[in-house]
Amino acid sequence: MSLDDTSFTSLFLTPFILDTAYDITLLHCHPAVLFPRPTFPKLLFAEPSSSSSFLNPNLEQNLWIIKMRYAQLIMGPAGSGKSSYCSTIVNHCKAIGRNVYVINLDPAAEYFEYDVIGDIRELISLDDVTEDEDLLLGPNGGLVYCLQHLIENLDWLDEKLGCVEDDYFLFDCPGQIELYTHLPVMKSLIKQLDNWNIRTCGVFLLDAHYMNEATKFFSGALVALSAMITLEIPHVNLVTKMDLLNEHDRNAVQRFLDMDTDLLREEEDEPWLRKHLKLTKAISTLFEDYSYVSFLAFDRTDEDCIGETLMIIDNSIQYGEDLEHKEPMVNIQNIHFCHNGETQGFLLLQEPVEREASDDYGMADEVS
Ligand SMILES: Nc1nc2c(ncn2[C@@H]2O[C@H](COP(=O)(O)OP(=O)(O)OP(=O)(O)O)[C@@H](O)[C@H]2O)c(=O)[nH]1
Repeated sequence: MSLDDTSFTSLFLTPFILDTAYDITLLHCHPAVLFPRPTFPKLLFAEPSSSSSFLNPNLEQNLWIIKMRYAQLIMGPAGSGKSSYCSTIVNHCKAIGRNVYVINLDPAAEYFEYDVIGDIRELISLDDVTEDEDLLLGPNGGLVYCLQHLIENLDWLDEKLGCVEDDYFLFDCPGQIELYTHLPVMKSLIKQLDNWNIRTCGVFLLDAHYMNEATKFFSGALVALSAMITLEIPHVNLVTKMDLLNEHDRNAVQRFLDMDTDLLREEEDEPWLRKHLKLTKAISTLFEDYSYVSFLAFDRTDEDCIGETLMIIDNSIQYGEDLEHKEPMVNIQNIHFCHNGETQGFLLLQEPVEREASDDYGMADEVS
């Protein structure tokens, strides 16, 4: 069935669907949000001709609603401001009457300014590992070991996430960059969050002080790109500590954020850059032409900036959209999908409703 050849086309589909027959990519208009590939929603459409066995006549009795939850995975190099970002978002949300909950996933963390609903150190801490005479691991290997231990004990995380009614989490992650760029451990975590119906946005932080030279900027952008490609989730890159920059430096950083590759020419006198100019230019052209990586400036002292950043991240995971869709729906149908007699998923459908322009949450649809 194609999307435009039956009345299904105009039906509203809830995002609470399992399995994949057709992926619909929702591309957010904001250039800072990047979707490496369609992650959600995955929609299963029943063939009308074969749907009779799927239709469940006892709609009310069997209505099985999966509650979506949302998360930000806060990543970035050591000291880039991950914990401070969590604290800023928690305080901002408190001020606007919204609940967000933090889970610390850094086994080496010593202190954070916010309350957590879960702390990986309850499960395993870096000291447990590095002091273990059988393991003989150093700090880096120990950190990876701790994260792998978490993946083997996800019941712990499930329990922590289940202890609150609200649905928005911040995962404060360790600063070891290999976890996001090539090790499989974070990917496994994301897969499990997906299985728990938690939509996750990767928030990758880079310190503004590393953005003051073209070569540093492109190096940071490549790391961010690597994390984005590895994790395959909506991804927002933030440049932190903007409040520490003076006007001149802010403008300089802004030129990088605008992907102004002419900046390279200004640094051509530098011996290293002169030697590798062709390569660096090729990389910068890749960024410029394909808009693979973009950054938002994050100033924790500016409430408007915090609010706008949060809104962009929320949109990328469609947080809030379900709330809008909770308005009374007419003639809801509930279609169960069965496999070997077991219910695999369901689809809630609503009769066609005229959508207002304001109902468009800035999403452009692309059917792949
Ligand atoms: N002024 C300013 N300071 C910041 C900001 N973000 C972080 N810092 C400071 O930078 C230092 C490191 O910040 P953290 O939040 O601990 O960084 P982190 O990425 O969690 O560090 P690790 O957990 O060690 O990887 C702290 O002294 C923070 O106060 C910011 O936006 N503005």
